[in-house]
Amino acid sequence: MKKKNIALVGVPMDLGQMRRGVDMGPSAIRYAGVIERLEQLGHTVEDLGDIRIDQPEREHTADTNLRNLDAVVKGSTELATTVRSVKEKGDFPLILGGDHSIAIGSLAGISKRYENLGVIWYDAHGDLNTGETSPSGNIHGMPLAVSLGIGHPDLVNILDYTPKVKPENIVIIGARSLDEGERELIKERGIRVYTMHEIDRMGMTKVIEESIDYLKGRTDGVHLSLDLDGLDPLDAPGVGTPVIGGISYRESHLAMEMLAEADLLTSAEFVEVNPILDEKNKTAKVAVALMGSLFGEKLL
Ligand SMILES: NC(=[NH2+])NCCC[C@H](N)C(=O)O
Ligand SMILES: [Mn+2]
Ligand SMILES: [Mn+2]
Repeated sequence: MKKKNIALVGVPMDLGQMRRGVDMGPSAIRYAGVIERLEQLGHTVEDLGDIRIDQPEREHTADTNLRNLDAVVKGSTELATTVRSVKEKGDFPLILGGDHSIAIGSLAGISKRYENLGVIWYDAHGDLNTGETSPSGNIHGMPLAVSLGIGHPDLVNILDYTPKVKPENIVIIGARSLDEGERELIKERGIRVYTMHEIDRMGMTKVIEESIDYLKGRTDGVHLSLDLDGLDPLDAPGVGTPVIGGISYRESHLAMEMLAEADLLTSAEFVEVNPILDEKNKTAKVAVALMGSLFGEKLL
């Protein structure tokens, strides 16, 4: 794989959901050795530090059931601005969460430069809720919908353009928990989804081959948004919304290795690592190991 200039951006965001601790994800991932791991592969890594996340003044503003909306908008805007300047330099943004609401800012910062940004959403969930369909009011269940231009205007219009991605440029991998409104949106917009059923049936090899072929033909850049809860909770216990029956550690490495071989990613983020819920930093270590594979690590 081509050597990259990787810009590391931490986002200590925990306002998109209700489990405290996920704001410590970036430190846990750094502690698990991400920088050394990527430098060993011959890449240069510049750590830009953490985005500042405010403590919200109040959880709810008058017109919405979305929790912590204002603080999430503010943090997302700052992240988007930082990521945009990384892209302007031609570097590879590697964003560390934080809960999955940070994808709103990541995609806002990245997508402006692309006509057709592809997105691989590796996740147990669809994260396609809106204020109307959300069972929880938690913004980490909404970022993919927001990026499609569907949702609260303050979120949808970050950096003053919308949509950030087109439905036909998205591939969801690992889904096993979808709310009713999310199912409808997937059907209505024709979003490609490989649920656990397809992964079991076709095998991860075929799933990734098809995903790469599909995105290669239609996109001019691809962002990987990897929610650690896409993996089985046995392999990645340190997440706030675990769902049993997930993608294995091995399948995930295979997926990362195949993406590295194809060398088509232009940015990536790893989210939802919650050290408080973790077992001896296991989930952060898994995240770093997967990043190793994603950036070209091989045994021989
Ligand atoms: N990024 C995540 N872990 N999202 C979980 C979302 C769970 C649920 N669908 C909700 O909207 O509340
Ligand atoms: Mn998830
Ligand atoms: Mn998610």
